Amino acid sequence: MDGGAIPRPPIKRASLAIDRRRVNCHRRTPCCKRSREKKDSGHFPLGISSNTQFAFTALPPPPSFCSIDRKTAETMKKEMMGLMEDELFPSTPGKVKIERTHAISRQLHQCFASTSTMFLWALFLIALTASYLSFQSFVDSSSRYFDASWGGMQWEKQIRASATVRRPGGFSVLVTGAAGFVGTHVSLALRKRGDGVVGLDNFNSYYDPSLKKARMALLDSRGVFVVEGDINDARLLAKLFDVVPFTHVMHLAAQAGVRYAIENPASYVHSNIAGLVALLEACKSADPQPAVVWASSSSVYGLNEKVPFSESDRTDRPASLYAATKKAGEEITHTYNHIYGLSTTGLRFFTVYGPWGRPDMAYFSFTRNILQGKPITVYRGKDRVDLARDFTYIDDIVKGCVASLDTAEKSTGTGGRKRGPAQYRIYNLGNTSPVTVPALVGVLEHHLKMKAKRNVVEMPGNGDVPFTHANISLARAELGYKPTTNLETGLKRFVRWYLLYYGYNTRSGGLAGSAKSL
Ligand SMILES: O=C(O)[C@H]1O[C@H](OP(=O)(O)OP(=O)(O)OC[C@H]2O[C@@H](n3ccc(=O)[nH]c3=O)[C@H](O)[C@@H]2O)[C@H](O)[C@@H](O)[C@H]1O
Repeated sequence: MDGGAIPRPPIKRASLAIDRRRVNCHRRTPCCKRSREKKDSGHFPLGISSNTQFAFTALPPPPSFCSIDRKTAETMKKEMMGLMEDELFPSTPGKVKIERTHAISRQLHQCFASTSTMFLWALFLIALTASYLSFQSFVDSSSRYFDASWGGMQWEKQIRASATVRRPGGFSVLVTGAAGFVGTHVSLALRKRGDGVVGLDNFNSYYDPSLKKARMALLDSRGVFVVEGDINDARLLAKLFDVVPFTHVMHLAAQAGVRYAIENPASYVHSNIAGLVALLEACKSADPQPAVVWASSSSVYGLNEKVPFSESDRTDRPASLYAATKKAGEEITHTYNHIYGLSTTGLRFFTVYGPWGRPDMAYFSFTRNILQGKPITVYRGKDRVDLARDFTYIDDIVKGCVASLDTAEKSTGTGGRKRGPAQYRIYNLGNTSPVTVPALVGVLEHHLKMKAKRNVVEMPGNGDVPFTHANISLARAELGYKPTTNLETGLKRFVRWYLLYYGYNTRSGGLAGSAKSL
């Protein structure tokens, strides 16, 4: 080249096709060779990126890049750099270039294209998430349906069969807490005389659930179906009343135990308050409304010192949360009686004991410990006074429960509306013969033919009361209630059952043996 002015290359959008002439030039000349070596080694001049280098090499080259004079080369370099900067950085005001406009519009187009792609992806992801969630809820509801211990045609068939009445004028009774101690015995008694019975129990683990399952197996063998469910489950309750027009509800499901309330107060609120309300809600909405008989407790007398305890005595000084929830139950049932015309009968049980009993109670745990040679803790009251209870045998309690059902008047409401005043009753169901705790231990020792290792300690301040003693005049007059089993006889039957059930000195043991003992 002569070194004259080189015409400025037309500013146009760089072609993506690499200019072959320039490639050739790079190959031919040393300076270009150096440049190529740098490029090949990944080192680009001016600290620009490989992309920028691509833009640079894509520019239309001068005829011979290596042979131009320094000034021209500088000018060209500036032009190229200007173009590169334009490509790389946002536009500068005043620089109007059609190519740049095209480039921008293309970028915008790409931008919009990518925005709409992103939008489509977002839509796709939303749709995918929604499908996943609805599938998940379908799976949840399906598994709930299939896993649920209640529901379905077969289940309803079992409910109806169990509720079938087999005597003229018989009842169909929903027994809550049917796999519990009192619940099992009452269910069996009702079934035996031809009433229809459907049980409900949540089989909680307050004490060994295997004992509850064994009771359920016993009930099943006598034709009583027990639904596994919680009284707080309003849907289940509504379904039960939908399937069977129960004439009566024997409500025995509860969180029992006086001293356990210190450990787990919420369970008392859950079962004895919330559960009771859920049950009464279902009862008041049912058509026909059933008559409700339910388990209150001698513990409502609390710190009452007037003996024997009468229904008219004050019950506003509970000594435990258990007692407070039972007392609340008496008020709550009164409300449903008053507003909705529900017939309600509350039974104040006095320390019920017997075969198939509760392992948390003293007579039961003492028996276990004595047989295992372990010490028992016997509480003693102030001034070394022995504690005493009006221990009441299960068969007597069952008679009181059945008599309460028999004498219960119908509820007066329909469809949740009261039609007139309804029956509201409270009865003591006790034995009227209190026995001290050391005397109870003596009777057990006699029946077990073993000596207890007694550890006598002062009664802890955890809700216990020093004594209970029932006045049963009202129950006797209105229910014909008359307890006939003393502690000696009752414990003898209990011990016999215990030894059979737990396999002591028996060949059969277990459920079969214990079922025979009933
Ligand atoms: O009538 C009721 O309303 C309640 O009766 C029952 O409560 P309680 O009368 O307290 O029976 P229970 O525990 O057998 O204790 C009996 C005696 O043994 C003493 N006792 C107890 C345990 C122990 O380890 N040592 C001991 O001396 C203890 O101090 C007490 O003096 C039901 O559990 C309860 O659910 C409720 O129904």
